[in-house]
Amino acid sequence: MAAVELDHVSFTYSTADAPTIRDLSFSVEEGELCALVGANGSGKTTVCNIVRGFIPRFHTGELTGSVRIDGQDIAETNLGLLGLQIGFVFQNPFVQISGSKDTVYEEVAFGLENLGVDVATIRSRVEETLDLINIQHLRDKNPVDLSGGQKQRVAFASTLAMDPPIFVIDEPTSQLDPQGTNEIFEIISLLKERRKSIILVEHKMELIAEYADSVVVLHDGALAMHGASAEVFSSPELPQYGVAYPEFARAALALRDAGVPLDHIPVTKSDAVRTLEAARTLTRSMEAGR
Ligand SMILES: Nc1ncnc2c1ncn2[C@@H]1O[C@H](COP(=O)(O)OP(=O)(O)OP(=O)(O)O)[C@@H](O)[C@H]1O
Repeated sequence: MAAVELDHVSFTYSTADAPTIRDLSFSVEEGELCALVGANGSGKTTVCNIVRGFIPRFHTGELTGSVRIDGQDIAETNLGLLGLQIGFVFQNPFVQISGSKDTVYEEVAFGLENLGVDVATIRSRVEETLDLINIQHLRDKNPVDLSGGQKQRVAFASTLAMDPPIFVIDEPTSQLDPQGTNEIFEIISLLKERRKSIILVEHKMELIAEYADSVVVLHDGALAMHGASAEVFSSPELPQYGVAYPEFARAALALRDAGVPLDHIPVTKSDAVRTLEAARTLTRSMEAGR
């Protein structure tokens, strides 16, 4: 059974006259990292909000089709319960930080306290999470005094402490520098190791190529492409949906156009190195055979 399954989902915001999401179907298996990509305004954040149940509860409009989490239709699940199944990490960590807690430790404990979990369990869960996310040194700091990157790690920690099986992560690195971005992707690797099912919106295609198992390309709210990241990111169709190639794919396409005999278009650094070495060996043996 899929962890998340969208079945013919369409959605029109109550203030809009045309649908933002159009007949969208795809599923995410347990342990799969599925990246949502598409041009600005193609509907990625709207899909995140539908899966998390914020649409149509907070952002109203007409929603048709169904979303199932572990086989259960979310229209029949209350928002609190859904919050235990799905950890949501927002683009802007300032929105996520509660603002009511004086220390990072309390902030990470907050969700568990709300559930009425006993103090000893909270303590061990928070300690484990602070270790895992590598933020023990921030434990006594006030969350409002942290940098953007530190706040985003605290936001991940608060979500991870609840240990949901599914994560919906909407542009977690858009406000971070390269180091902050790397730290967030270390956390995302950790989630993958723990077999979490993940829907990720991210604009840096190189990172998606490296980490995602599958890619969904949205175009005007409809499914344009869906497949393994190596397949989607090497497709000639990609640019027509306003999605850039990862840099290694872009370089490889240019080399192939220039006559370098590549047997496929690599999308990650390690694959690019292998593919170029194979092309070099092939070129040398062709030259030796002349
Ligand atoms: N609350 C809302 N009410 C009405 N329309 C909205 C609302 N939120 C988003 N939209 C519209 O829905 C469309 C899709 O927006 P959405 O934010 O889901 O796209 P996106 O792919 O995440 O874009 P970006 O890459 O710019 O973040 C846009 O045309 C947007 O203006």
